Amino acid sequence: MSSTIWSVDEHLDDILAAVRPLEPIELQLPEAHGCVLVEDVVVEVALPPFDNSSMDGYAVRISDVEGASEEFPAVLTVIGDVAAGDTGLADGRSVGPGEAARIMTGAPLPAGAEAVVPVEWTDGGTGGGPADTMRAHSDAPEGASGEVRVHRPVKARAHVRAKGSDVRPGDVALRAGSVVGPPQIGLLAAIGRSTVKVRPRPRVVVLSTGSELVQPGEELTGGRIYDSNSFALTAAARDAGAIAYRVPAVADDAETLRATIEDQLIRADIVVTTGGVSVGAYDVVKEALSSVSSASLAGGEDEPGGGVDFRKLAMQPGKPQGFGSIGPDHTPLLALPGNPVSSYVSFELFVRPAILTLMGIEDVHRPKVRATLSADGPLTSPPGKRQFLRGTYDAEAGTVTPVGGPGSHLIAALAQADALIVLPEDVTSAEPGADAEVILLR
Ligand SMILES: Nc1nc2c(c(=O)[nH]1)N[C@H]1C(S)=C(S)[C@@H](COP(=O)(O)OP(=O)(O)OC[C@H]3O[C@@H](n4cnc5c(N)ncnc54)[C@H](O)[C@@H]3O)O[C@H]1N2
Ligand code: MOO
Repeated sequence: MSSTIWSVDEHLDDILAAVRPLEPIELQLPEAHGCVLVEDVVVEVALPPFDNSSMDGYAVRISDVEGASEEFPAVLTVIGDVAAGDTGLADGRSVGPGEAARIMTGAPLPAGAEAVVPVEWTDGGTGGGPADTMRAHSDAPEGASGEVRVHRPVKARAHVRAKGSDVRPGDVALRAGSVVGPPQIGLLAAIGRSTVKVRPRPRVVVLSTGSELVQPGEELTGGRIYDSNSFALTAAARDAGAIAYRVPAVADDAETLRATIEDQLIRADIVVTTGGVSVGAYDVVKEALSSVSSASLAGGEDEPGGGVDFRKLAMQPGKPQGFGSIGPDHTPLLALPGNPVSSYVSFELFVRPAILTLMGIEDVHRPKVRATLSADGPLTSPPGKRQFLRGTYDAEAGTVTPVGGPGSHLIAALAQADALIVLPEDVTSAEPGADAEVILLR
């Protein structure tokens, strides 16, 4: 680790400069969920593909129902049914003068008809008062014939959804760069696309290190703690849109760690480790991955970019960090500090933007807002460091309140927080009522 102190922005810039969006692939719609499109999707079929009814009712000619009222209904002869999925009336019949066809929502407007009268504006073919429903065809097939009394006039095209009123052939349904969310998947399916070209979700391998770590659910013996980082960061990677793999904690042994990482490279677009990056005698990640000691993982001597650089950043928490690339494909690796809050804050600041960059997402940053500090007393921050305190943000009041102290072991306070309060490098104290920058975590 060099003696240079790097700023948060320098470290992030270095990471983002080294991470490239993944190569696009053609994916089935369900798999494309959450991914970024790399093609303009052009519509081939009109939506709707044909004029169709927006109501259950009767397809009529407008001159036949002109001036109709409940007192003086227009009496029309019902000549058949048009259901969704039909191409029109049976035998290609048209609706002629004095005639009507029962029509269901989504069914094509039959030839001859100009508008749809909802069933509620008729007697529903019962000869009684206004209907509130149609008789089911299976119960009363005779409803498709006989007479209907129409109680209200309609304008031309009333309750008709025009062919192409949503999109037309040649329209761009979705632009390259759009994120494929649920409504976009719906649109793609509606226009008949079964696959789209997108950047895939990155595969993130999360691996924690430390001989003290015990898997939750197992017995905790003296001096040991449960591994929480690998669970939190795997969840955070998924939350960011990645396919995340959690590797059970690796003991503090450089050879084992190197071998484990080597095994994982096959399924990794990015590797994230926690712990072992500080200055202790058992700081195994640094030992295993520092450029000088990791020839086997460095990706070949002639190729640039191999090896992991360990740095001190001017931030709290999250001072010790490692970043570089490993293996034959120069897979990016971020080595985060082991303290639980440090690893989570580091993930938010560095890994999440890297994942979003791999996905091809333009804006890789969490939203930032300004808020008024609400606290019992002044907050302090070490000089020359950017401090990230955990807080709860109240959008209505425009305030942010710290939870827990600055200690990077305070997991319970982190679990209550929904924001990070940023105290810049030149701030050593912030009074209640002061204006502060806040990073929103949700
Ligand atoms: N003499 C110095 N000591 C330390 C310095 C320093 O500059 N000089 N920096 C401190 C800071 S700041 C941090 S952050 C930590 C970073 O240490 P490591 O990344 O080497 O992490 P470890 O030593 O492995 O663990 C630190 C702490 O976190 C606990 N831990 C680790 N992994 C997990 C996990 N997966 N789940 C839950 N908790 C975990 C671990 O037990 C330790 O308590 O170094 C400081 N020391
Ligand atoms: O900088 Mo360390 O990450 O506080 O605990």
